[in-house]
Amino acid sequence: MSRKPIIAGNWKMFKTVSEAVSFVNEVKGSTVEGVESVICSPFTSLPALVEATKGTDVHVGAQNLHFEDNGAFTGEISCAMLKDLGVEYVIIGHSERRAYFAETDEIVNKKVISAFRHGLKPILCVGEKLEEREAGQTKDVCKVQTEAAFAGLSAEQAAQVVIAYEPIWAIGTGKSSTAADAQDVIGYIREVVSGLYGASVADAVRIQYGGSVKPNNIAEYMAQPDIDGALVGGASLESASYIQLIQGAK
Ligand SMILES: O=C(CO)COP(=O)(O)O
Repeated sequence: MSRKPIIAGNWKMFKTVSEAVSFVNEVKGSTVEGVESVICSPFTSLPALVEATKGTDVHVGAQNLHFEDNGAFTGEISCAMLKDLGVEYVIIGHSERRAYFAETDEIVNKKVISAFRHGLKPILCVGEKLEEREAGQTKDVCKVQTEAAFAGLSAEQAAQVVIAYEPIWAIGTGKSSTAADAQDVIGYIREVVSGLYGASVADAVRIQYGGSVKPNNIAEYMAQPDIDGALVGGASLESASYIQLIQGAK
């Protein structure tokens, strides 16, 4: 089975609405056929991005959601609201949300289920801390996080999840995982999915690497058999660099 490569920019808490729209206007003519391109912006820019990307090959994602459809949750945004805007993807369980906003595996699972209930496609983040890597626990951590996040999903839903393996020590540090090491862990995550749903679902699931991905190292990751793309923070913020990432993913 051939999986379509997917490059997603996670803008984190960067860019005003006008900066977001300028970015899309700069990249929209440079998408690459056969490579899916997703921009995950702050909530505030989503309506303008949905509008600005109409008729282009750029897809739009959010960076978080609340798993309830509505209710007394001050400051939160539900899947129904994102879907209503025309958003297609949503990042779930990013390590920054797990670390700074107390997201547990159980909450991540509720968010994944809620995303599917509303027809949003999850980009599920998993990955180990530096201490866990040093203690030889990388694969165990990824297994626990993956199995917890997929709990209750049908095989059809599971096949549509995009997993992003992001070792926490590699995020924003310039210390990227080697391509061989990322392949080793991502190949293992695919085995975990196979253990849950069988080989054909595992073969369909797209798995990205994330953590200090740059235009000069994207090709090494993409050359690995199990790596289907990248979730990119810093290098997704400049249009020229983002275009190089998309081109490097081919
Ligand atoms: O957290 C990340 C993407 O979600 C990775 O960020 P950097 O690409 O800046 O290391």
